[in-house]
Amino acid sequence: MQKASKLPSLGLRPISTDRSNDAKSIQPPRRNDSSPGTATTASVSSKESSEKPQLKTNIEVCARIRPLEIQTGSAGFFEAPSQRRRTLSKLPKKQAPGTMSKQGEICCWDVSEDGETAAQSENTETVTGRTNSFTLDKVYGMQSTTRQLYDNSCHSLVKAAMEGYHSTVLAYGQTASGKTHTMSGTKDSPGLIPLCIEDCFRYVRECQESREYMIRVSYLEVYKEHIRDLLTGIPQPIRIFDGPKGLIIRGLKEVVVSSPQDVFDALKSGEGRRQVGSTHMNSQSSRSHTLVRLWIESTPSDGRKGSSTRASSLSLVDLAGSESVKLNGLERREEGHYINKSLMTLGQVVLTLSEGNTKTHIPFRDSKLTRLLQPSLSGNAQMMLLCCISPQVSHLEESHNTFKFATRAKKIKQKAIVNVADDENTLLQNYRDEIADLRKQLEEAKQQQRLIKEVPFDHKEETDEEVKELVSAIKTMERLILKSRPHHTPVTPRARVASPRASEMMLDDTLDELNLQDDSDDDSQVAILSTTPGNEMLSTPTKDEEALSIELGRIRGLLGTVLKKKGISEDDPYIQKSLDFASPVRSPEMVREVEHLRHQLEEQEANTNLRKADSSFLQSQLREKDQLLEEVSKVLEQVELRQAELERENAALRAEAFALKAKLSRHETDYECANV
Ligand SMILES: Nc1ncnc2c1ncn2[C@@H]1O[C@H](COP(=O)(O)OP(=O)(O)OP(=O)(O)O)[C@@H](O)[C@H]1O
Repeated sequence: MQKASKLPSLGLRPISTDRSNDAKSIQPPRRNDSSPGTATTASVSSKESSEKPQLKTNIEVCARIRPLEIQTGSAGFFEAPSQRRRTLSKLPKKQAPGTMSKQGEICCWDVSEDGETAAQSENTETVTGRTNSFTLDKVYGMQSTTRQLYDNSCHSLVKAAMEGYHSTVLAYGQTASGKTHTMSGTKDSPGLIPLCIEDCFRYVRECQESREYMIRVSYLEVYKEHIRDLLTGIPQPIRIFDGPKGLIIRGLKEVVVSSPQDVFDALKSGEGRRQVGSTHMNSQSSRSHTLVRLWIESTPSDGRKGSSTRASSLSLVDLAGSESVKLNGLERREEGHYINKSLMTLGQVVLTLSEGNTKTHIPFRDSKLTRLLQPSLSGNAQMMLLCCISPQVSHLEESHNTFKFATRAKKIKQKAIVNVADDENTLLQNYRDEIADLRKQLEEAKQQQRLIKEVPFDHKEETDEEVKELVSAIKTMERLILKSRPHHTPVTPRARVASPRASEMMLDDTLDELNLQDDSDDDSQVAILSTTPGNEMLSTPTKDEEALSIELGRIRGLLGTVLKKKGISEDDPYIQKSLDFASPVRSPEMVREVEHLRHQLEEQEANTNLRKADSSFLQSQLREKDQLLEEVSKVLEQVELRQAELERENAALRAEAFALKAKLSRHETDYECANV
């Protein structure tokens, strides 16, 4: 994705809005004691931010019963218009949710008044000896909204993730039970994923501590036991393996994001690549398990090294639903086998964990899904399991199975801990170092600018350009580091997330000096801060990611020129070291990307050379033309002189002819007179 000219010759590590994560390790968090908190259930408020997140000692397990009759055909939250469902006319029309469908079908689950128990309705057939009532942390009935679910059961997880705890939301349930509807939602009713994302950025704005945040997003799916990167769409499966510090996911793309809209844009691009197909139960059935993961790093704003840099993740998982494979076509049947098998492994893992015997083997390695979920299920993270239930009698058996799974999962213990990372391993620290490097170079460039005030105009312009590019590189990178503001600073609706620090003001001054356009108030900032209720997710789109990469590429090219001018070779061990540091392990994608960038640089250089050649050729042509013109005008002058001369001669001749004629006529008259 990153477009740039030859890799920076300034000893810079590549700056990118996306990070291809060549060897990402998810470290299983250590066990530790944690104190329960007192967070409320509304969205993050400034008061609440100062309190400890509400940590659960067991997996929080909720169920949501979807309405009997459902609205189909509305565009999903991350769906592009072109992805709209085409089977609209074949599906039932929207009807108000109720306890009985138009066809006289009834909901077979009653929810207790305290909202914690789902019991099989008396009007439905019961099986002797089977449990018919299930008590969970919360059961959301048919009338519930995703917003209520988010506020009551999900919001505290987001808070925990922002404060350094690995957190996971997992949607489980049979096919067509409403998992995707609850996780992604629609434009009118956003799901848990967009609500979580909004809340993460709101948290940054309103956090009581003065912290800097860096957030990245990745998006993958597990399809037929292959992991696929939905952000790149590269068909080759992503490989995972166990490293010394935990699970390693090789080559997964991560995009650095600075606003909810950035994340939505990234997910929208991945949405079209998700495996979705029509089954006998669901016209838009997810044929894969999907995992949206936000990587959150934060440090105190004063930039103290070795202080508490937190690195956590918020994983949002939409599982494919269990289904009866018999009723589907061949392709769907094969997919269904994979789906059911991996869900069975998940069931086994949950069963083993719920028994609490630490000596029993836990079959995490038996499926890609459970391997990916291992860090979330290992006990040191926070997790909310959402079991989606179809209310129909025909789905009663499956619903019982889902409730059984939920009851088992509820027994799994967890003791979440804050994850502290080595500064050196965090992207946030890398960016900070990068910015410090750029600032140093900016100082040098400005110094140089001062020294060459007397030199010819051309050279000065070049230095101005360098300074301009350095300033804009710093600003671009700084925009990706999100800064919280202490609670006594009022937050105005369209204020910046990042408080303008002295250094930023200096950059602005530099831009003013150079009479440049400051693009720091671009749409991405507005998107972060737009607080109009309801409009937040539809706020102004951010600057196009690709354009940003191209711009960064340009900057790097220019920085390369600066290095060249300073006489520093690319083979310089320092430069090599920096470049190596930037990419400790070079994946095929990175090598390809570097090749691509190199190719672009060569093209740019060739174009520049061509332009130069063109320009000097034109100049020589112009000079020749000037000379020619001069000569022509000289000739013209002579011609004019000659013409004037000739005209004069002509006039004289005409006068002479006239005189001769007169003389002749006189002679003729005299002659006639004489003859007479
Ligand atoms: N709470 C709800 N309110 C309105 N419509 C809903 C609700 N839950 C689900 N639906 C609708 O039911 C249909 C099936 O839901 P959805 O696709 O979310 O199921 P799923 O569990 O993700 O299925 P699968 O596992 O096959 O992907 C969709 O048309 C969806 O819009």
